[in-house]
Order: sequence, then C-alpha cells, then structure tokens
Amino acid sequence: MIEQTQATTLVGSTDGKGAALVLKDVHKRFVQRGRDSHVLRGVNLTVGAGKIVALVGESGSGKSTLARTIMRLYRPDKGKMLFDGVEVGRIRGRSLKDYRSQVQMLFQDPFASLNPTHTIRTIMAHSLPANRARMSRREKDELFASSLARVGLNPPSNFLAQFPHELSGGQRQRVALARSLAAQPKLVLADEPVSMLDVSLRLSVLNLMQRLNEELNIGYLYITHDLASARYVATRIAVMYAGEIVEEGTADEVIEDAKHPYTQLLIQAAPDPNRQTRAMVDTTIFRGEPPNLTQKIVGCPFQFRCPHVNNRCRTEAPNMVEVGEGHKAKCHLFDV
Ligand SMILES: Nc1ncnc2c1ncn2[C@@H]1O[C@H](COP(=O)(O)OP(=O)(O)OP(=O)(O)O)[C@@H](O)[C@H]1O
Repeated sequence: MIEQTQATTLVGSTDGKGAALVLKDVHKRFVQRGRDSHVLRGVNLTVGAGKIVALVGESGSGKSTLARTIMRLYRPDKGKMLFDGVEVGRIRGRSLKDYRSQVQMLFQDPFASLNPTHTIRTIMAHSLPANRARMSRREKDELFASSLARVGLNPPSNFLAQFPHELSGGQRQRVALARSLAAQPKLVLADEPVSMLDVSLRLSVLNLMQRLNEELNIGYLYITHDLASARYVATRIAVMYAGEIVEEGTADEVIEDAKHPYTQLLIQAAPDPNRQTRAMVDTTIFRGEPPNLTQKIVGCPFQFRCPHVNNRCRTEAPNMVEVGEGHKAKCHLFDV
C-alpha cells in the first residue's frame, strides 16, 4: 500500500513551508454524445511551493478543466500530478480529503460556492479537515474569527452569524478565502476569483491573495483571462492554448517580451487602460478559430490563426524550447 503510506505524509503537514505542484504531460478527454473531446493535451506546469503562477488563456482553452483535474474532480487519462512529492492520482480515502484541504479551489462566483441556507460559521465548519473537525465549538469559533480577521472582515463575530446574502460580493469572496484558510491550505486554485467583482473591489481581493501568500506562504494557481491582473499578482505566467501550455516565464518577461504568436496576440487584444475606446478585449485581432478538440490536431494547434504559419507548422507539432532564462515557448519560430 505504497500510495497510502505516501499519502499519509499529507496529513497534518501544515507547516507553513508550502508545497509544490508538478504536472507532467496531463491529458483529459471527455466523451459527449459519442464524440471524444481531447481537452487537456499534455499539460506540463509547475507551481513552486508558495509561488503565485497565473494561468491565462481564452475561454475554452481548458483552464477550469485543469483546475478540476488537479482537485481530482476529474481523473486524468494520462500523465502525472505530484503535490508535495506525492502522486495525486494515488491518494485515496481520508488522505484525499486531506489533499482537498491542502489544495483548495476559489471560484469565480463566491455566492454560488457558499451555501445560502447556512451561516458563515456553518459554512466554515463544513470545510474543516478531519483533524480540525473535532475541535470544541469555542476553539472553532476562535479559528474562524482569526481567519475572518486575517481577510479583513472585522469584527469577525459579526460575520459568523450572517448568511451569504447579507454580504457584498467582495465580502463573500473574502469569506471564501477565510473558509479555505481555516483548513490551512498550501495551494489555492483561484478560478477567475475577481472577474465578477466590481472593478473597485478587484484590486483589494488580489492584494489580499498576495498578502496571504507572503504571510502564510500559500501558493496560488491564478486562472484568468486578464493579463494585466496576471502580471500584477503572479511571479510567473503560463499561457494556455487548446489544452496545452504554449508559453511560460516570469510575469514581466512574458508580458514585455512575449515570444509565442498567440501570447503576442493576447497582449494586443487586451484592453488598454489608456484608451477609452477599447474597454473590452478586442477579439477582432484573432482571425480564424481555435482547433476542434474532437478532431486529431496534426501540427501546431495555433496554425489556423497564426500570422507566421508555414508548412512545418501544418505537419509537425512544436516542442517547448528555451527562449530566455526560465522562459519557454512552444513554437517552430524558436525551434530551429
Ligand atoms: N464535463 C465536461 N464534459 C464535456 N466537455 C467539457 C466538460 N468540461 C469542459 N468541457 C469542454 O472542455 C473545453 C474547455 O473548457 P474549460 O471550461 O476547461 O475552459 P476554460 O479555459 O476554463 O474556459 P472559461 O475561461 O470560459 O472558463 C470546452 O470546450 C468545454 O466545452
């Protein structure tokens, strides 16, 4: 029972040291109405212990599927996922619960993720890991209060008895963060956590995530469409296209010196805060469509939209190659 032995090292190992997530060649297929859709097509990605990595890409590129696969809500069809050195696919039973305490998800819509019929106290109590669920009510209230105070909800006692509908969107997202804190996570998979909040609140929630990262060494996989917020909050950015990471590097380098034609177009399409007329993502910059994931892709998945496409792109899939220090891109332009 090697997997049980390995997995038990997860239990209670909440030591503030953080833990790395390493994904190797992760594939996920869905079969829908008899059609096989290859949504994750060999994802390689590392979120270092206590690091913030942003995962950016268009709608449908597979970002949420990847997060759900990491959470073990989906089983990958192929590939390896290692968390804190433990193979995630082998974690079973109680250890899976512990894994899901240490790796938590923060969703786009905090209202949908908080049970509306429960008070904040009950919501927080339900997400406690087994080793904390046995605490006395007083101990739990102290833990919940300190978690709420840490996310800036003061005085915490006022919030414990409230229901989600009594809170603002920003407060609800803070409650969602406090709930995860009570379970001492090492990694939070934050799936568009600020996109439903008012612009004025977005920055405060991103700042809070960053502060929790610094104070508690919590790592984040920050999933977003928004390159500006990715650069603001993350040290590294990974760009996803059609179920693959096509570029990865430090946040500054990926934005300032993007190599992959897709990343370059994403940056061009991003809303420019200095230009009044382009408040939305400019999708007209992209010609063509992303590939049909129900069909086998021969060559580069970006060939149908790429301004630099050549014959090699139509026949040979590009490899990920070094394009700078700690900066990689999957494009034939650099694989000569
Ligand atoms: N359970 C499922 N069954 C079948 N297909 C699915 C399932 N979940 C996701 N997909 C398909 O996988 C593809 C990727 O979806 P996913 O939600 O992961 O993308 P995304 O990058 O997170 O998009 P968004 O930014 O809009 O959330 C889509 O084509 C979607 O229809």
